Amino acid sequence: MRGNVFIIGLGLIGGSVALAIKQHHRDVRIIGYDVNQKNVQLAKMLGIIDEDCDVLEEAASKADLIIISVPVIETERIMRTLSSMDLKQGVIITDVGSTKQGISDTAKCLTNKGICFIGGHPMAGSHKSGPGAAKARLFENAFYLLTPNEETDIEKIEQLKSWLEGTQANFLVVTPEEHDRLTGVISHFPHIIAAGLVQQAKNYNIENSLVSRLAAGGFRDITRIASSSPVMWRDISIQNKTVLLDLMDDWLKEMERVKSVLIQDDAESILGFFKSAKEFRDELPVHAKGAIPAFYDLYIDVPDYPGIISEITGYFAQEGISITNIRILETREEEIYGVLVVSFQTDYDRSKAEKCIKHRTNYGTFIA
Ligand SMILES: NC(=O)c1ccc[n+]([C@@H]2O[C@H](COP(=O)([O-])OP(=O)(O)OC[C@H]3O[C@@H](n4cnc5c(N)ncnc54)[C@H](O)[C@@H]3O)[C@@H](O)[C@H]2O)c1
Ligand SMILES: O=C(O)C(=O)C[C@]1(C(=O)O)C=C[C@@H](O)C=C1
Repeated sequence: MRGNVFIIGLGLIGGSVALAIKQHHRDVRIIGYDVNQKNVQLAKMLGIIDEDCDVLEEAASKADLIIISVPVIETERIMRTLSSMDLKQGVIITDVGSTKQGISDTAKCLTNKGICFIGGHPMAGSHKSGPGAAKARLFENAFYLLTPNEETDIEKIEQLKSWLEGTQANFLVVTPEEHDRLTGVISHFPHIIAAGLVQQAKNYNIENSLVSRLAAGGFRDITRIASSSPVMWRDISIQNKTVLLDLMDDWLKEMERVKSVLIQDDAESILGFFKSAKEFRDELPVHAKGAIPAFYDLYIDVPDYPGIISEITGYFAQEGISITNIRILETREEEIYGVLVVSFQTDYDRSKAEKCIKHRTNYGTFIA
């Protein structure tokens, strides 16, 4: 595709979408705007945008696609501002916000004027913020939810998907209401719990500073997301308040039940609580960007000498094979050989890697 893409908000998500579009549509010009000048400079330095702009209207008026990627309350303010501007005929406006009902209601200020707005939400991210954390492949294989309204032209939805093809995400159309309920359950409410657990540890840490020193893998895994942008999560919580309050009531009831079975030493019910959670979690679909990440491991029998890891990663780098993790299993057989376990994001990458090792070395390989 050709034309001008205008990204408003050059953070983690705006930056990642810009990179994905740039990689796929070479003739597109990406113009960026952000209230934080440091993020504008960094986005330029990292090649995320081709040009920046000081005045919103200047870039908005020549854009074929406008992507709003700022915290959700600010998104609505920007939508209202755009609705009073002179925009290009046929422009599509979309957003990447984590909530959809409020944004969809506000979209009427645009659609009433014949301007196409299609809500969007790429369902992948990170606890990191800003353009420095942006990655072209952030959304690869992730779901990308779209919330057009009944009047949205199907052709426009297809056009938006084409613009966003470089994300390599799986598009799924849902209603804004369904969206906010689903994301409330699997993203927004868990975030409140993660932040709550950290607050609790913070309070106990005043009593005994060993708390923060002892916090290990489990605590880290369950609270990673509490390091995300507080502004982003303030806006999400306010926008999805009704769903969150419902979920909070259900949660409190469930905690009351767990409390009562603990008081009664009801071992059977305590076991049942953990068992049913384990069963559901273990059955969640395994995919690279889902709750249960897929790991494609390749075991390589390697001689135990310094530099072996860089030798292997060097071969992969030369053949453009990306790895997601590398670890060494304990050495065995009189410490002559060690086993490197290299993880890949896809089965395809792992097969390529196996062929590469067979072709370049005489080391044994194994797939579990
Ligand atoms: N972080 C995630 O995991 C994730 C995932 C999917 C969707 N989202 C959604 O994407 C949006 C952006 O989140 P992010 O993670 O990229 O945050 P971020 O903090 O990395 O980036 C937000 C950017 O918006 C800029 N900004 C704020 N107000 C602005 C305004 N009025 N005009 C121009 N720029 C403005 C900030 O300076 C910042 O550079 C949010 O709506 C969030 O809900 C986030
Ligand atoms: O992986 C993370 O750090 C995220 O928090 C990503 C996450 C999520 O909850 O899954 C956070 C908010 C977004 O709206 C979408 C994705």
